[in-house]
Formats: sequence, C-alpha cells, structure tokens
Amino acid sequence: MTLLYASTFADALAKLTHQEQKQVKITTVDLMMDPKGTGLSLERLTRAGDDKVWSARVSRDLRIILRRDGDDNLLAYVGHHNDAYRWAERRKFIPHERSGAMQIVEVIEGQEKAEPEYGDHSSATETAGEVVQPFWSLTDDQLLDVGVPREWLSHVQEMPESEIDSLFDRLPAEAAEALYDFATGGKLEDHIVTPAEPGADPYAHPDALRRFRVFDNVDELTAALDAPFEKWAVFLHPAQRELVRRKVTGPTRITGSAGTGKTIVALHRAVHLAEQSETARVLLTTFSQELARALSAKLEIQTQAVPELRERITVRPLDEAAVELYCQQFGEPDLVDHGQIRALIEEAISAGLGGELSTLFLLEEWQELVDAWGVTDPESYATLPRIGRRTRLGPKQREAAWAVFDHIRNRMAERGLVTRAMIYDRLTGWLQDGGTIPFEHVVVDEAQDLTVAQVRFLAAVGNGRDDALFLAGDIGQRIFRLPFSWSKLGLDIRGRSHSLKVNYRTSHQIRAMADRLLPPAITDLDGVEEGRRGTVSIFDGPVPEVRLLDDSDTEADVVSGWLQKCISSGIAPREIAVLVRGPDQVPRARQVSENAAAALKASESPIVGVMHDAKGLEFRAVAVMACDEDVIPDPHRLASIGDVAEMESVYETERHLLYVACTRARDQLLVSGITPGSEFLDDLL
Ligand SMILES: Nc1ncnc2c1ncn2[C@@H]1O[C@H](COP(=O)(O)OP(=O)(O)OP(=O)(O)O)[C@@H](O)[C@H]1O
Repeated sequence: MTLLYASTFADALAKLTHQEQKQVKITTVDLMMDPKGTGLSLERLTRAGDDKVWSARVSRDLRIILRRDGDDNLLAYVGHHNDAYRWAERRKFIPHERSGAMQIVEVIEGQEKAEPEYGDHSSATETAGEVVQPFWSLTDDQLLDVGVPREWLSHVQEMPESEIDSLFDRLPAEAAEALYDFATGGKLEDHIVTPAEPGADPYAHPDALRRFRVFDNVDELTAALDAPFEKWAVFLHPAQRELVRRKVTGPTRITGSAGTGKTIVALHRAVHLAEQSETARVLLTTFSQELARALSAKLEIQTQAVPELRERITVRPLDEAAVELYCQQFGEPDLVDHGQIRALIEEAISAGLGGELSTLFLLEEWQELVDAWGVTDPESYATLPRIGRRTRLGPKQREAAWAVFDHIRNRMAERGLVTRAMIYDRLTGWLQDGGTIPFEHVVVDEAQDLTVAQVRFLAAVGNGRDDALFLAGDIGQRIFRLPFSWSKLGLDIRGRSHSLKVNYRTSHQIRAMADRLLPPAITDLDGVEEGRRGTVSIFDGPVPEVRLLDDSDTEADVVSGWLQKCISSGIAPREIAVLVRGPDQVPRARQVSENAAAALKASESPIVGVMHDAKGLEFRAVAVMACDEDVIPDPHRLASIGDVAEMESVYETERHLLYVACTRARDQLLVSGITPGSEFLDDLL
C-alpha cells in the first residue's frame, strides 16, 4: 500500500484541537497498519465529486476524507462531519491534462463556457462592462498550459480583479502562481507546466509533489502528523525541491527576496546531503547564535523520523565552527578585543608613530581595512581599494598609518593574540596546504553578510569539490557589510546562482510594498543579478499602513492602538513585534508595547527589538516605528560619508534594514514616523 498525504489534510489537521489531532493520528496510523481498513468504519461517499472518495470515522463527529485508488490511500482532508462531507462533495481528484500532475480541483457552480462579449479571447479587451477581468484575453490553451484545470477555464477568464487574491485558496498552486504573476505584470510563458512522460505516476510530477507526499513508513507519517503546522517540512515547491537535490560541481548560491524559503531550502539541502551516505558529515551554519538555534529547532522537526540523520549534521554559527577547528589544529586562540586594539594604537601614537592621524581613524582603518582584508605588508596596504573609507591617504600618511598597524601586529604576535579574521586566515592557509575540515558539505544561510575572511575560508573549504558548498542569501538584505567581490577571493558562484520566486511568509500586500524599497534587480560585484521581479506571495492580507504623525505622543497613541487591535483580533503578543532603527529608539517602542498590553490587561506585551536583530525572524504583525527624518537613514553614518561611493553604500544598507524590518511581518504591517518622516517612507507610499 502507498500512503499519500495531501497539503489540504495538513491544513485541515492544523485547525483541529490538540485532542482531536491526537485522535486523528491514531486512526491514521491504524489505517497504515491495516490498509484494507477492515477494522475501520470506512464508507464510500456517493455524493462526492470523485467516485473513489471514502470517509473514515475518527470519532463520533470527526471524519477523515480518503481517496482510495488501487493500492494508493490518499489522506485528503479531515474535519467535523458536515464540513468534511461538504469538502469531499466539492472536490475532484484528476491528473491535469497537460502536465499529468495530480490536482485536487474545487468543483465550481455554473461551469458552462461563456462566450467572450467582444469576439474571441485573442482580442485585447480586458474589461467586460465596468468590471476589470485581468484574464479575459487569455485563451483556453494558454490557461491549460499553466496548469489551470479545464473545469476552471471560463471562471478564470471571467474572474474580476477583486477575486485575484483568492487564487491561491482555490486553484492548484502552479496555476495560481502563473495567473498572479501575469496579473501583476509577469509573463505567462514563464510558467508553462512540464508534461509528464506517458504512463508516469501522477503523484510523482514536481507540481504534484508540492501538495502530495508519499510516506514509506509509519515513523515518517507520525512525524508529519505531530507537526501539522510545519508544512515546510513536508511539502516543497518544485523550485525548492530541485535546488535541494541538485548535484553541483562548484559552490552554489540560492537567492530570493525575503520569505521565499531560502532557509528552508538550506535546511532540506543539509538533510539531503546527510542522506547520501552514512559517513557524510554536514555543517549547517549561519552568522548568529540565535539563528543557529532556530535552524537547530527546525532540523529537529525535520529529522524526527530519522534521528541518525540529525547526528550527521552539525549546526553552528560560522565563527564558533571556525574557533572549534582552530582549537583542534592550533590550540585555543586568545582573541583580542576592541579595547586592547585601541590601547595598542595609543601606545604606538605615544611612541611617535602615526603622524597626525587620530586614534579613531586608525582604529576604523584597522577594523574595516587592515584586519578585515588580512593585510600583512605595507605594499598590499598601499594598493588596497579604499571602498567605503572617507579619508583619502597620501603615500606619507599611508606609511605613517602602516607603522601603527605594524606595531599592533608585532605586539599581538608577541602576546599570542589573534582577531577573528586572523583565525579564518590561518585556517585558510592550513586548508590550502592540504588540511581538511571534518565536513564533506557546508551549507551556509544568510550568506549575504559573510566577511572577507569568511569568504576566503569558505573558498578554501569548497576547493573544487562537488557538493561541498551551498550558500543561501539575499543581497537585498545585506545589512552588516559593504559589498565586495566573492570571485576575486576565490569563491566563484557565477553560473550557479539560482533564485526562488514564491514567497511563503508575507502577504501580497506587504511584499509588494516592501519591494518598493529596493530596485527590481540587484547586481552584486561579480555581475550576478538577483531579480525580485516575478515573485508572488501565496496569500493575501490587509493593506499595510504607513502613518506620518505630528509628534511622538501621537505616534505612541496610534501605534499602541494598532497593537491593541492586533491583539484583540486574536494575535498573541509574542507573535507581534515593534521594531526600531537603533537602541536610541528602543524606549519609545518599549513604552508603546507596554501601553498596549496594559490597556488590554494582557499578561505579556509585544516583542521590542532593533532592526538588525530581526534578521531571520518572523511575526504575524509588525509595527516599524520611529522612522523619522533624523533616524533612518542613520544620521551618524551619513555625517561620516567621504565620497559618492560611500554615500551609495550607506544608503543601500539603510534601505536594506528597513526592508528587513518590513518583511518580518506575515499578515499585518504598520510603518510610522514623525513628520516629515524618513525619506524612505516616500518610496513605501
Ligand atoms: N515549501 C514551503 N511550504 C510551506 N511553508 C514554507 C515553504 N518554504 C518556506 N516556507 C515558510 O516561509 C517562511 C519563510 O521561509 P524562510 O525563512 O526559509 O525564507 P527566507 O527566504 O530564508 O527568508 P529571509 O530572507 O527573510 O530570511 C517560513 O515561515 C517558512 O516556514
């Protein structure tokens, strides 16, 4: 027997109470153990849209809807008696006539085909009467080509614009994606379905695999039933699946705007690589402890059914993994801190080094150039591009500065001190001399914020090995560093960069608004373009609000009122965030959050944080407040700008920050500031 599990079943299961979910799980496992269903109350549903549909009794009121075809048992839906029967009556299960992929098709009323009012569908007419019908000009053939079920052709052609947002709820996802992209300016031809080979299994088509999953054993099934909310663990988009399984001959990067599932792909990729052999070892890494913890938690869910896979995957922040490796090879490093570097600079200045250059200048020069780029001699320092550094240095000043850096380097060497970048540089040299890390595969999430030293290290880790390096990131979310070329450092992903286009996190409305902060395509310094155009979200929600208020009291009242509305609508305070540009604005945010909780006598208040720390997180509702003229872009950063190139890069990262903040919201977003407000708000509006 083959047991199949549909995403509609997962959705329906997630809506039941915990107790009901437990009952469903027991019945489902019984069904798996007793494929003929002899011990279960199975009943064929004569009024269902499909003659292979059955119901299985879970309890007096709960029913599982199954489709039984030969050896296949498909778990299609679960719900209370009337709801479950009504669902079954309005569904057909048919392979699509062009793709061959199995679809669950909602039966709609009035399926007779309407004739176009103004001649045939090839006419450019897009309106019938006053109502805009965005798909009126599309022919049956065009619609079938993108996976629209035949039953839906005329309904789609006549669909008014106001119904577009329901596409994902009602049509198979491949068709909904194509139509939504078309309606928002994309090309239908980009979404033509792939026809299956004759006789192929309709459940094995990539479009079917995004909504059906075959379970080989009870453990896998029970793991999926334990976490019905975690659809990402079970159903991948065809583009995600392809990237997870792709065999690659060099470092590979996946990109995509916020919420397109890059982290999910990185996670599945790590598991896929671990599955390849019992001896495979995988490092799944990212930049912070908090993000690594979140990855670990997801990995637990994903490997629940096969715990030995979990043991083959190590999840660590990259810095921690590097220190661990360093300890194994060279002993424990003594990391220098900021205060020690400052003291060494002051010592050098007292000894007459450094000419007229200030401590602050030398400190920044050390951190941003000399240490970051691993400069070890005056010749390399003299030729280093000074992107992002405001002061141009003449040869004499460089010489004076180098004398200080030389002093720092010598003192550090005498005392056995190292910087993080030096740790990576030493490991890189060791790898280049034939050293090997204890991992065959490294998967990196949030790769857009890698440092120069980390990129060099990873290049040496990859070193031309197949499937060695897989990086996920979005350059539109680079918030910590100035851009630099990866390929010049040996990490060449050109020709192996792939972009995801379906946004699972944010509503259409929030995504469309946040996208206005960034250009439609961003090109990195290696000339690899990341396009945002053509990205679609799979659900819709309220239009985000942008509010400019007269003063901070009024803003506090408005944001607090908005938070109260969110909480009163059933969103738990821990699923709501109030985000601000920096620590100076945190008291404003905290007060608003506490006021909202106090007004409702809620036991907890919405989470407060700065935009930088929100990377990788998500909330049902987000208020991005204090977006004032003198807050974002950060005036301290702007004040120190030296040239146009630096100005551009500061503006870019400040925009990215606001983009990151806005795209943490799944359903509801409020952006506010005090008049005249941040110049970025003009783009949002
Ligand atoms: N195939 C899928 N099915 C269901 N949900 C998914 C799928 N892929 C991703 N998601 C959900 O979409 C949301 C965003 O995913 P993820 O965090 O991987 O995106 P991301 O591209 O890494 O975002 P960011 O760039 O903001 O870090 C998560 O809630 C995730 O569970």
